Formats: sequence, structure tokens, C-alpha cells
Amino acid sequence: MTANASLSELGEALLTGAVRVVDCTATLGPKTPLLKLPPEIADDTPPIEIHPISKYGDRGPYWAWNWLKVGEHSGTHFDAPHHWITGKDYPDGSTDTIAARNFVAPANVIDCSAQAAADPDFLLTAEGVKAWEAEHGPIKEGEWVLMRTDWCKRNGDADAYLNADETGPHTPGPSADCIQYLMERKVLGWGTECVGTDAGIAGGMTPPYPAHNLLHANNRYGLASLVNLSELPAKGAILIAAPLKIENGTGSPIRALALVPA
Ligand SMILES: O=C(O)C(=O)c1ccccc1S
Ligand SMILES: [Mn+2]
Repeated sequence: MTANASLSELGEALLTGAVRVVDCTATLGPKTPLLKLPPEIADDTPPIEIHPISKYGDRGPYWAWNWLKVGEHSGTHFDAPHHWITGKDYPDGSTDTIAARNFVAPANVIDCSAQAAADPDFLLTAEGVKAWEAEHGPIKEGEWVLMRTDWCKRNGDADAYLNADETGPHTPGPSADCIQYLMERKVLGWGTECVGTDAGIAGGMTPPYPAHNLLHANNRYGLASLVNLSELPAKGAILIAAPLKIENGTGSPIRALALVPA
């Protein structure tokens, strides 16, 4: 089928509802849970603020608009290679230099919801990815790999979502060998439902924060705080994940949208 025919067919399918659009984005606002790092080593992103400029009142009679105070790595967001020291030198590693073709791609959704429900520190390993491929087919170069944990069900409760105790945060994520394997498969990037692309215990892993370290060392991308992955098929969805074109940006809140068969 020609590209014209494919796009025309997609347009028709969108209009008829044969292809559905799933919103994989959490609402962004002052209640959005943000990463809390050990205060002895790092500063955190300040809480999101939404400030009205006018709302059809005397400072803007016909219009309403706000200004925002928001960190790049807030809510459902995109991690660019420049976010990490291992990716700092890529000329196309910031949100304003990444090629736009990388913002639309097929998605593989690996369901780890049962494992994450049983163990908040669950780590998906390379072996786990290979077992998934044996069942669903190979992960191809240029595709997203998304870890479904149903962690988004905790979004309404910041404490439950961040799930920290005196030993630190406990949220599921990838092992280092998982990300290393995905880099060998030349995937576009890795996405999770949790506050970051790494597991809560990742600060103590080798290398520290292996998803960030290895993704961005390979000029690849991360997605965090995705929602509704349960509505996506294991294979077959197309994910639209485009960061704001922030000058020298290390990341950006996004509106993540998945095109799925109805
Ligand atoms: O990229 C992020 O938002 C993120 O998760 C993160 C940011 C900075 C340091 C550690 C982590 S783990
Ligand atoms: Mn981030």
C-alpha cells in the first residue's frame, strides 16, 4: 500500500472510529506528584503553579488565560538525552533538536501489572522482555517499549503514587540488563507509568538510575507518568509523544496519545 493510501485509510479509520485515540496523559496541575530525591544530594522540581492572568474580567474582558510555573520533568513527560550526563553531548539530544520523526512510533506494551501489584520493587529484566517477545513477537528497531504496571491507578494519591518509606521510594521499573537489551535492539525509548523511567530503588543500582544512564547514553528517550496503558494492545498501537520545543530542553510535559484498533 502506498503511503498516501495508508494515510488516507488512517484518516478514514479515525473518522469512523475504527481507530480509537487513547489519552495516555495524566492531568497536569498543582496536585501532580513530582519526584522527590534525597535532599542531601539533590534539589527537586518545585510544585506546579497555575496563575490566572484574566478570566473575562476587568484585566481581560473577553478572554481567559493563565501563566504556568512547571518543571520540564513534571507529570506525563518526555526525557531527552541531555537530561542525563551520559547523553549530554548529543547535538540532537535536547527537546528542540530531536528529529520530529521520533515523536510518532509503534509501541510495545509489556504487562507487568500483576508483578507490580505483588511487589512494588518489581524489576522487569531482559529475560522478562525476551519471554514477552516469545509470546507476542520481536520488538523492532525504532519502537517504544512501555512497562504497564497499572501504577496510574495511584495518581489521585501522591503518597501512594510515590510510595516512599524510610528506605526511599518503592516503585517498579527496569533492571539495568533490561535497558541494555533494549538498547541492543535499538528501540526508540522506554516508558513507564511511574514518576520516572527508573525504579524507585534505582539510585542504589549499578549503574545508578540505569534507565536514565543507558537510554540517554544511547541517545534514546524516556517517558514517565503514562496512564491508561491497560487500554493498549501488547503490539499494534502507534504512540504520539512529542515534547514541547523548549530551547536546550532536557525534557517536557507531553500529551501522550495512542492510536489503537477500536
Ligand atoms: O527524569 C526524571 O524525571 C527522573 O525520574 C529523575 C530525574 C532526576 C534524577 C533522578 C531521576 S529518577
Ligand atoms: Mn524525567
